[in-house]
Amino acid sequence: MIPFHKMHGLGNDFVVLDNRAGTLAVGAARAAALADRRTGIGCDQLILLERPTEGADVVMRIRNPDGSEAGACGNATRCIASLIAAEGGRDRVVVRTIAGDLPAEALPGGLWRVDMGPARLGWQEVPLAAEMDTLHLPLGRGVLMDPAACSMGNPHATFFVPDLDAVPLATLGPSLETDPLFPQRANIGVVQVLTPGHIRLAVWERGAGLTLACGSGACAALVNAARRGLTGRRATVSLPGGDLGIEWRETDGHVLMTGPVATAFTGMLDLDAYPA
Ligand SMILES: N[C@H](CCC[C@H](N)C(=O)O)C(=O)O
Repeated sequence: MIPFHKMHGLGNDFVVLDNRAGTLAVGAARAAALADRRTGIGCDQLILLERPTEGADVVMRIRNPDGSEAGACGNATRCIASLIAAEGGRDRVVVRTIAGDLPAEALPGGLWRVDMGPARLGWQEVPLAAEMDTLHLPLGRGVLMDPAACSMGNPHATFFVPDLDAVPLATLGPSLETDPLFPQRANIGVVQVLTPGHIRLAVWERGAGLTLACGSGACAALVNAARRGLTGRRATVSLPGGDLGIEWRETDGHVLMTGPVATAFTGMLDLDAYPA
């Protein structure tokens, strides 16, 4: 039996396993089995902690419920930073992902701020299947058209609509996620701009579907909205699960994300009960 943490950021939820001893085998199939909400523990992402080399406090590997690995998970980064900080009584932690090192710091009121790194704006960085302007993609489904795209270490397309509640994202999401324009698929965000400092966002996540919140998606949405001149470089992003504060820093193009963390419960599980 091994311990696990069940955590979430605004309802985007995670099962966290500690593999810093390097003894656990958790690949795509086992991650998918653990993430299953009926036959497993259930989560939006399975998070595996690994021992870092120098320069970071922990390595965070991210698997979606379909087993695919992701390069970024903003909500999980806050949760893991808070977990590691609590182990050592610290308030600053560097979380290493396959897309880069993410410094995180504790703020008053239980909030955490993560430097999610630079927004990647080039077509090959998203990535897209061909050279094109990432500010206006030739893509549309129903009421959704003309998105912008960028990467936060994972691919995001952002659509802009006058009324978010009129968008059937559960219907349109799957075919947009897997459009040939996205060789690594994409997270699909839909934004309704309320004011230049406040947007609503819903996300169909790559490999996960609709979630209550998407941290990297909120970063991508703010960056794409600012690029379009629809917001400033700092805004409140209201997701179904709650609000994140996002800033696209002028000095270095890094995106800062501020939000809450929560542990729902901890438990023990028999990893051998899940297919390797
Ligand atoms: N589904 C995403 C990973 C999780 C991102 C999200 N949960 C976040 O908080 O950023 C992807 O495949 O890129």
